[in-house]
Amino acid sequence: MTGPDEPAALHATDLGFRYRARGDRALRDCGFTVPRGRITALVGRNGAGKSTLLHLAGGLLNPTHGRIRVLGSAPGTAAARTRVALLTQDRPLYPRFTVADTLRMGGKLNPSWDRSVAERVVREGDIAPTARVGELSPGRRTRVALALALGKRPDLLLLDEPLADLDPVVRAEIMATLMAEAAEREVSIVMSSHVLPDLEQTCDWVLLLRAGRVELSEDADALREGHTLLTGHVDEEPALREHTVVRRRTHGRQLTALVRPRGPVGGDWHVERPGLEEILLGHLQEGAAAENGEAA
Ligand SMILES: Nc1ncnc2c1ncn2[C@@H]1O[C@H](COP(=O)(O)OP(=O)(O)OP(=O)(O)O)[C@@H](O)[C@H]1O
Repeated sequence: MTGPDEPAALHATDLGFRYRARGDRALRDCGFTVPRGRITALVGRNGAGKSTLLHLAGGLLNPTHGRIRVLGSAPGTAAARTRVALLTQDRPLYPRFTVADTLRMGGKLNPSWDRSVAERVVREGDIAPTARVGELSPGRRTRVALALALGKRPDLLLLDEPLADLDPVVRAEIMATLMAEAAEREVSIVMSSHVLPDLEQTCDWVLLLRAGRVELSEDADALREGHTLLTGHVDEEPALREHTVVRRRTHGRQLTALVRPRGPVGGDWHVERPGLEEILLGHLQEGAAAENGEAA
């Protein structure tokens, strides 16, 4: 069970990273805490810094500023390496190995290896153990990489776009595998993805990056409860001044606004509770507008 005294899955203070000494900062001023036992959606537009953050958490990169901790340990240390698994976007596997060879290698490299878990993940994807990894479809390669990561029995699983390039059926299967694992062992999962509808169903924490900074690190239900979608006549807009308008759109004289109210909202509005997908999209689009110098 997770308790209040247990270290967070991820904890960052003043975290920053530059790929080159004089280059732009891929991450800056990042301070956030992701509690343990959560399934976290790591979202942000292309280039927002998601992969960089996961590489820092996985110990593949070192911060140029500040610090990050995974389950209370510095990434890359022996304590972190045994408890954290990272699935990078390039799914590093040996193409000449068969699936069975790959899992055997996983067993040799990981002291906590659980062969039955790894084999089950492969079997659920109907993948023959004799198949060569280099000849598998991208979806099946992802599944083998996931089998390696889950076979390690991690307490924290970091996944960089595990759903990219997968058809909807395989996406659903892989999500189901992840959810089953999370439920069975209370694994903390941090998963970057652009597939917002899949995140809506599964994630209970949101970490949203915009241009290298953390814009949201919040409980998903709190986000749902904290936002409201208002539709009304544009003349009602002054009533929104004292609230945070995440995104606004007009169609003729009709205004639709995604709002984080700071109290009761005056005016004559049709009020809806937005879904997580709509909230994330609103924040991502608002970011785009702000970066382009437009009014949000
Ligand atoms: N190896 C690298 N060398 C130099 N700059 C890099 C490198 N990798 C990423 N960057 C830059 O760092 C910033 C953050 O990139 P990152 O890949 O972390 O973003 P991302 O949110 O994962 O993007 P995407 O959704 O496109 O995968 C971008 O400006 C990117 O151009």
